[in-house]
Amino acid sequence: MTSRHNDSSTTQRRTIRPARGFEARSGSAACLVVLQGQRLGQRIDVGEQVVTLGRAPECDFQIMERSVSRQHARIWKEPNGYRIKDLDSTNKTLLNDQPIIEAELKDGDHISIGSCVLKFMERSSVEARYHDEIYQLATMDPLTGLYNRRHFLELLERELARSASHRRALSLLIIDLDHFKSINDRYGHPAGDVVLKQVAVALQALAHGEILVARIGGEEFAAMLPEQGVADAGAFAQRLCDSIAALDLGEQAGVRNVTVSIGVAGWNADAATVADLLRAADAELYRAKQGGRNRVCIAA
Ligand SMILES: Nc1nc2c(ncn2[C@@H]2O[C@H](COP(=O)(O)OP(=O)(O)OP(=O)(O)O)[C@@H](O)[C@H]2O)c(=O)[nH]1
Repeated sequence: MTSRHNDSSTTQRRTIRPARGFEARSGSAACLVVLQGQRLGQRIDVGEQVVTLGRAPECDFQIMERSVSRQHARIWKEPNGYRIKDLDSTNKTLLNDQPIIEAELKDGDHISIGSCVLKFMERSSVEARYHDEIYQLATMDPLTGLYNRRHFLELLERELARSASHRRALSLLIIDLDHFKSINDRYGHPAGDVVLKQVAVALQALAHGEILVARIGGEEFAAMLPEQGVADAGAFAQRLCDSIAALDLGEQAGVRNVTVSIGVAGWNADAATVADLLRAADAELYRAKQGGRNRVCIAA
C-alpha cells in the first residue's frame, strides 16, 4: 500500500462525458485543443452538436475565469464548415487576435477566451493526430491503458464540482492489490506487470455505465461513481472485490490468484473536496488492510 494524495486539479468539466479508456475517440470532424490555460493539451471534439464555451457549469467546455462570461461563445457545424459566434460576452471572443461577432472557423485558427487559447483543427490534419498522441501520453497509463492518476483527479475534480452544483451523489473507490510486493518478489516484476494488466482489464469490464476506472499508483486503482451514494458504491466495490478474488490469472503471471482491498467514500459536507474524498477513501482502504485485506470498508 503506497502513500498518497493531495492533488487538486482545476475545477473544470465537460458535459460530453469521456468514454472509458479513451476520451472522445469517436471520429468527429473537428476538434479544439487547449494551447494555453487550464487543461493544457485537452482536446474537445466538435462533431455535429453545438459546443458552448463559457464559465457556466452547463457549458460543454467550462473556463473558470472571472473574465469569461457564463455563456461566452458557441461553435457549430454548417453544411460548408464550422462557425463561431460570440454570445454577447463582456470581454469578447478573439479569433486570431481579432474580436469577432460571428465568423467561419478554419483549420489552425486560434480562439482566445479570457486567458484560454484554443486551436481549431480539422480532425484529418496530421497536427490533430499529433495532439491526440500527446494528449493520450499525458492522460493514459501506458501499462494498463487506463486513465492515469493526474487525469483521473482532473476528471474527479470536475465531477465533484458538478455534483456540488446539482447536489448529486458521487462516490470514490480506492482499490489496492494485496501483498503485491510478494508477487513481484516471488515471480518477478514482469509477472507483476501481467497481474496489473489483468486486474485492470477485469476492473474495466466490471465498470458499467458512467463508472470511470483509473490506475492511480503502482498497485493502486480508483473508480469514480457519479450519481451513486456510498451504499450503491459499496455494493459495487464488493462485487469488484469478489470478482478479482475469483479471477484465474492463468499461467502467464505465475501467480493464479490475487485479492484487493477497497476503501469507499462519498461526497458530502465532510468530504467536500477531492483531497477530502481521497483522504476518506484512503482511510477506509487502510481499515480494509488492517481488517485482514480482501475486503471493502465504507465511510460512514
Ligand atoms: N510489477 C510492478 N510492480 C510495481 C509497479 N508499481 C509498483 N510496484 C510494486 O508494488 C509493490 C507495492 O508494495 P507495498 O506498497 O508494500 O504493498 P503490498 O505488498 O501490496 O502490501 P499491502 O498493500 O499492504 O497489501 C512494490 O513492490 C512496488 O515495487 C509496476 O508498475 N509493476
